[in-house]
Amino acid sequence: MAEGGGSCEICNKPARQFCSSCRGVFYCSRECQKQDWKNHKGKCKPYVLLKHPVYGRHLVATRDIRAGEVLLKEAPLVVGPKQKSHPVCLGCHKRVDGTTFCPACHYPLCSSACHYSRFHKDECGVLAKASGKIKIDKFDSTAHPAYECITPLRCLLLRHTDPRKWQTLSDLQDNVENIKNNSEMEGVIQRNTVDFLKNFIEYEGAEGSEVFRVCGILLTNSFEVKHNGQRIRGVYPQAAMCAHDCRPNTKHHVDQDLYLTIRATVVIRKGASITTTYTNTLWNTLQRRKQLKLSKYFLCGCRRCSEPSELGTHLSTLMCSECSVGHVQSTAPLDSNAPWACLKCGHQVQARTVDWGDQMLYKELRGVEQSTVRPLEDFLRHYQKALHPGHRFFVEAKFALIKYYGNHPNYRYRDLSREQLEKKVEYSRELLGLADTIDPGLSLLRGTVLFELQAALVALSKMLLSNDIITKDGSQDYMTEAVRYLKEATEILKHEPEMENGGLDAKLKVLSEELEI
Ligand SMILES: C[S@@+](CC[C@H](N)C(=O)[O-])C[C@H]1O[C@@H](n2cnc3c(N)ncnc32)[C@H](O)[C@@H]1O
Repeated sequence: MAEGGGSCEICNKPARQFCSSCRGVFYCSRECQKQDWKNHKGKCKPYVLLKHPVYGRHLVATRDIRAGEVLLKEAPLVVGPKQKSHPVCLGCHKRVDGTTFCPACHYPLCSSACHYSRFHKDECGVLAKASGKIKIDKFDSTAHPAYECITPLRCLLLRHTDPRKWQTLSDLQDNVENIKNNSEMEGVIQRNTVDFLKNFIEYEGAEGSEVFRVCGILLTNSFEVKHNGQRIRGVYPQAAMCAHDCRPNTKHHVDQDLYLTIRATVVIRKGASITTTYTNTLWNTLQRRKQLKLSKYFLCGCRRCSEPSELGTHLSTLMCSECSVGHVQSTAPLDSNAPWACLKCGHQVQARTVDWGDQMLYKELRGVEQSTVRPLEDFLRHYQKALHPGHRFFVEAKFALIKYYGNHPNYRYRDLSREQLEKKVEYSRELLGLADTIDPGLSLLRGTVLFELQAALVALSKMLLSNDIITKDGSQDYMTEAVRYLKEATEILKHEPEMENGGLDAKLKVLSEELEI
């Protein structure tokens, strides 16, 4: 990022004018700038890659970036099944049912045409040389170990099929040292990828250490990608340079052609790091930090992780079992062993007890979420003395509820009671406040909550008006607020892959039919 002046890109003369978009190059005149545009266009980005003492390489804004601005769009270097994957078609990553198998390598396919797919063709020759026949005969959601080697193999094959891509991939961080210190992950990679490729597939194309490095690169840098309805992983080398923050300033989406787009969700000031989240913004500090340590091998020390109240959201806060009214928070959130204490009566709880409780509630909520409204409401009631109303598990339950109310076939808007509609409005408002703090601006979380909130306001206002509980003027107030939220929600959601190509219009049509407006 040059400042103050430099030399002209075209004629090398001293120059003070600069490209207003990236501010990274100088010109002595407009003519020279015009002349250089063809060359500069592809390189003109509003960020540079810099080295940070904690994050390593990361992207830094070279100018103020507008909310909504596209920062980058890139094709993957490689895509393929996740480390733990149930059987998917190696040609297109769709679910498979065991009716079709590749005639050469015997991995299941969704149809015989996928034998020739660009994703499968190079690996098929290698897999077909396996000493024994690959036997995959269970097609439920259980992960099958025979898929663990696929994406690493796709990477290793790039060495010969596309050396430029291979070089780019090799330049990514691998965290191998950290993986080797985590004996469980080391063992899994050794058994299911290194040994499987060497002993079963009899693949001679790579040393064990190289296979390990590729697995480390995949673990450290992959994005989860949805392709043909399945969650797979993809490596996007530029996007991988975004540092993690638990309150990110960008969002990303992947289209059906597997291009990944990163867009700013808020204004990013010149000099700020361009960040994404490697975890789930709705999780609490305990869980986010645990997952980041396990999957990306670092302990996040961002502002949100450092504050016991998580920026006032209380996603981690418990209610005191001693005095019943005090808030219990970690005494040092960046130290996972630090005790938790009540801010009112000082009662202490050991970190491992909090961790255990977190895991129990996580399991319980996973079970409850599968069912519908009643068990979720019971969950909220049952734990109101133990968890702060803003606690992560309550947030998750409320988020599930606002999606059920009005959208589930058994809870259509016309079937909802006044109490349920008011609840949907109340929870949506709470979640909007939360989103404003932890994932602000044009985030998917805000867009989704705004959409549900406006629909609930319209439905509630119609019900209250038809029962003479409010006047026409009163109803107008609800509608004005709803229209404001709808405008904002559509502005945010229009870029989501499932909302493009008429998806958003269809969603709005369903909603207007539901609400009879
Ligand atoms: C996808 S890579 C990001 C690019 C990487 N910094 C590099 O130099 O290649 C993920 C790795 O970056 C580092 N990293 C990213 N965000 C971080 C953060 N907020 N705090 C500490 N380390 C971070 C961690 O080492 C992590 O494993």
